Amino acid sequence: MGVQIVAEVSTGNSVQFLIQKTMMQTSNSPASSFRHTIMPSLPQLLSGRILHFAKLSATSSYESHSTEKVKFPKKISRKPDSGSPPRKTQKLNLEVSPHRAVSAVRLMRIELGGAFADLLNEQGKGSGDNEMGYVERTLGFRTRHLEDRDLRLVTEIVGGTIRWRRYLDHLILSLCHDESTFRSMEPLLLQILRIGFYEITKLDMPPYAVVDENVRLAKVALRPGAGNLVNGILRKLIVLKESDSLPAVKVDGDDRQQARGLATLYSHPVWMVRRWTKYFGWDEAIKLMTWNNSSPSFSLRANTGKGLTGADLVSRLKMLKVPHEPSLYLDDFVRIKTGMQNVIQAGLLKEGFCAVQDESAGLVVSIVDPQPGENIIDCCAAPGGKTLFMASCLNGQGTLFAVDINEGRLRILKETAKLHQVIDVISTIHADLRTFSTDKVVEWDKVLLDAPCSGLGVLSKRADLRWNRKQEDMEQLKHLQDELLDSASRLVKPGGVLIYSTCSIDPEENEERIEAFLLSHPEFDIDPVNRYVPEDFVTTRGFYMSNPVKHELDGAFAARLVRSQ
Ligand SMILES: C[S@@+](CC[C@H](N)C(=O)[O-])C[C@H]1O[C@@H](n2cnc3c(N)ncnc32)[C@H](O)[C@@H]1O
Repeated sequence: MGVQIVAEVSTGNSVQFLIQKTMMQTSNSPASSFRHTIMPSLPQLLSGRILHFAKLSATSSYESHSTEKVKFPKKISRKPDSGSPPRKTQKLNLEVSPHRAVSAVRLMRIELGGAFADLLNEQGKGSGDNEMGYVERTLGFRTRHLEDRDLRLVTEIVGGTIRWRRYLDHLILSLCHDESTFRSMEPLLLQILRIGFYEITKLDMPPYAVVDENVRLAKVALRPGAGNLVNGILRKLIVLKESDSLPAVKVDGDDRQQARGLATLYSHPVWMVRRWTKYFGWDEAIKLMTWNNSSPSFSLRANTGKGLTGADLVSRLKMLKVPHEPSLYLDDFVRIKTGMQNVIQAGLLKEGFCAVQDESAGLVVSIVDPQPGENIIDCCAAPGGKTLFMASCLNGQGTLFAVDINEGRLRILKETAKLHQVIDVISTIHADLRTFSTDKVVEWDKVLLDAPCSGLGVLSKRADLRWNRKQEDMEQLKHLQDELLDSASRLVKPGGVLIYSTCSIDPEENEERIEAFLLSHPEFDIDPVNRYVPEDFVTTRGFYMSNPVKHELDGAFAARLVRSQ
């Protein structure tokens, strides 16, 4: 059983690294469900295919391999291994650098398996074992185990390649003979090319070393012809880059065409660009996309529930030689840009010494302002980032109900609460808030609704989210947010407080939801958040808003509403 550090998928700005004792192969683990999703495509991936990479404009030998049939060694397992007899272990392959093989396989898993990137952010030692299993099953060979340096490289390459996917594809497509050549490219080959393009264009890595390594991977994982093809196209890219003539992205024409251009240049979906240029203007939209494309930093919260302080955390980080800065806004929070792996390996999260929590999420708890003795309900609580922080503020006095519709996530909350020694004040309730609130007579002092949202404020941490989120989601989310706000409001006692929060920067999920709510709930008034967070975060309407570009935090929103007597 390996220890995985899981950054929860939809926690948004309270992205938490939760410790889950899980083997990626266990039947109910996210990885396993992923594997079952991906496996039907693996035979397709691994079985013989025709390459339609007919004529790349580069002059190289790969043209002659354009219709080569793919052959795979017979011993590759093509089925999920649940229940199947043990496979023969593959021979160790020392030709291919392990971080590259792992990166390619992870990228395929993310793309074919949906929202899975969080599992793949920063992983502790040991997780590589599972990863190696994937490499072996998918590529048909073993590599040596990942070392710390390899893990860092995987994080960098996978995160960056996902973020820049649209731009990289623009370059790859430009070097293909035609669009159908690009569209029909087999998934693994495409990932290898994306990695190479990312390393050359965005990481400025020594280009010929990049070519060499990616060619080797393509040859070993696919076939010699694929290696030749990668060789040709990457060399063509190098020539273009060195002569400063990379295929340009046009940002002109009508609004839609300009949005398409920006979307390619900054590698985001067109609908997001259109939305942001409409709401924030061009300059801000560009700054936001630039932020989303940068490597994220993380904040750690010292677990005061265990009697620890920010100073304790700082001295542990010093001992570990992890560069850090105290939070500008919150006691007991510390920011780190690098070194998360050291924190994980030293067991700081596993021991409940600290939690990974963005300051933007911590500030939402400041707005709730939990006081010992209060009766608080967290309506969408799992996996518990804010619940745990609130519980530690209660100092063992008061009650905190944690409701969530997702039983698995609620279980994680409970386990983490035990670890953090704040379980005594927490009661978990597995329920749909909409039905839970209809028959409740109990009325709470404070009700937090940290609503399910698009997560558009946390795209720098959630590298894959921009590609998974669809415009249609926004309408559904708005509807759900209205329903949940209505339900949560029923739980507030007269004179009590309702706090609505999201990890989105989208006005339609934030201010607009509150304005709509206030129209149909005249018994609630806005309580401006000035008393709880620095002025810099307060909007003209008295709401809380953290802006990634301005505050260098995740984007988040909160409104504090008081119910009249
Ligand atoms: C943004 S996440 C909450 C994050 C959490 N507050 C934290 O800080 O870790 C939203 C949560 O709402 C839950 N949820 C969605 N619909 C729900 C419903 N109808 N009733 C209760 N919980 C719901 C999801 O399962 C998810 O865990």
